[in-house]
Amino acid sequence: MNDMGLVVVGAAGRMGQTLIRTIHAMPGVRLAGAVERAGSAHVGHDAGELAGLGKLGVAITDDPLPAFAKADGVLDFTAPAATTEFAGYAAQARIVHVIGTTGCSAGDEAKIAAAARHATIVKSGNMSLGVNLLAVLVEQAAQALGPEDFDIEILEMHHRHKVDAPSGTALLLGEAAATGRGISLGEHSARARDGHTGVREDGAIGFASLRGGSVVGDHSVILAGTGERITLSHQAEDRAIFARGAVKAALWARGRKPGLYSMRDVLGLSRAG
Ligand SMILES: NC(=O)C1=CN([C@@H]2O[C@H](COP(=O)(O)OP(=O)(O)OC[C@H]3O[C@@H](n4cnc5c(N)ncnc54)[C@H](OP(=O)(O)O)[C@@H]3O)[C@@H](O)[C@H]2O)C=CC1
Ligand SMILES: O=C(O)C1=N[C@H](C(=O)O)C[C@H](O)C1
Repeated sequence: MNDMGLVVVGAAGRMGQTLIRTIHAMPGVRLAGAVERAGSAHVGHDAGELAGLGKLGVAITDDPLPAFAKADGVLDFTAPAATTEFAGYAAQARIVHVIGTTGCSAGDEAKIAAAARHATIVKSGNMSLGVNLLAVLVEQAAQALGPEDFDIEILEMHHRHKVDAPSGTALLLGEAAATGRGISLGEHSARARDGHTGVREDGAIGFASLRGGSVVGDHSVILAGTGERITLSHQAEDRAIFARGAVKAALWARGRKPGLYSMRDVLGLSRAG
């Protein structure tokens, strides 16, 4: 089979540049296009030069549709408004859409699910192998250690530029804990505490977010019992772990029937029985 042609949208971003370098380094894929928003100073420049690779002969464009028409897939780590728009275009072009963007609203998720009727979409709040394995462990721990004995709190820290909270990963880990407990995260999460909060609500899954410096992404799931505490954690040291996962997801999705898939589908990580 030919190398899979991938378009990177948000090509000038932190993840966009990492994706361009990762595509260049991985077998089975090639950079087919690079997209930035209209008005970006990067439009017209070579994507390889922007990513520190030297000239690749792929100019950054602000016109996604012609780029998608010549590609097999799109890697999208941008922003919710852009991602919902790209989902429509990817469905139109019938190409794979790998979505790493976080901070999507319920309305955004509905638009993405609608696009997945025509496109093969892989979406995850975290594309790394480590975090997706951690989610399996969290699900198992939450199932084994019930709410009468253990409280679950999720702590995350990210760089000063991050715009959404809790992180997509924290929510993914919260979903895993809720699944393990057989409850709905929406009905059992404590998202912010300030002032006179009263005592902790029984069975709640709590979230706390820290922002600062250049932290790539730290996550801890704390199961706090009386007299003992278990902490399951992951530290991302390099954005390449997310980019490699995204490329792996695109290759996995190629030729697969339309639908909305997760990284756990891609990695074959089973759910707790
Ligand atoms: N799932 C995962 O594994 C991971 C997810 N992420 C998520 O990925 C997203 C991006 O993160 P990061 O790279 O750090 O952010 P950046 O802000 O560095 O990059 C986002 C890029 O997308 C561009 N962009 C925004 N809107 C459009 C548009 N309409 N058309 C084209 N380009 C657009 C931005 O341009 P401009 O600057 O002009 O707005 C920017 O270049 C976040 O939601 C983050 O949480 C990050 C890492 C891993
Ligand atoms: O914005 C980031 O940087 C990251 N975002 C993702 C998230 O919201 O969890 C994944 C990773 O932690 C980095």
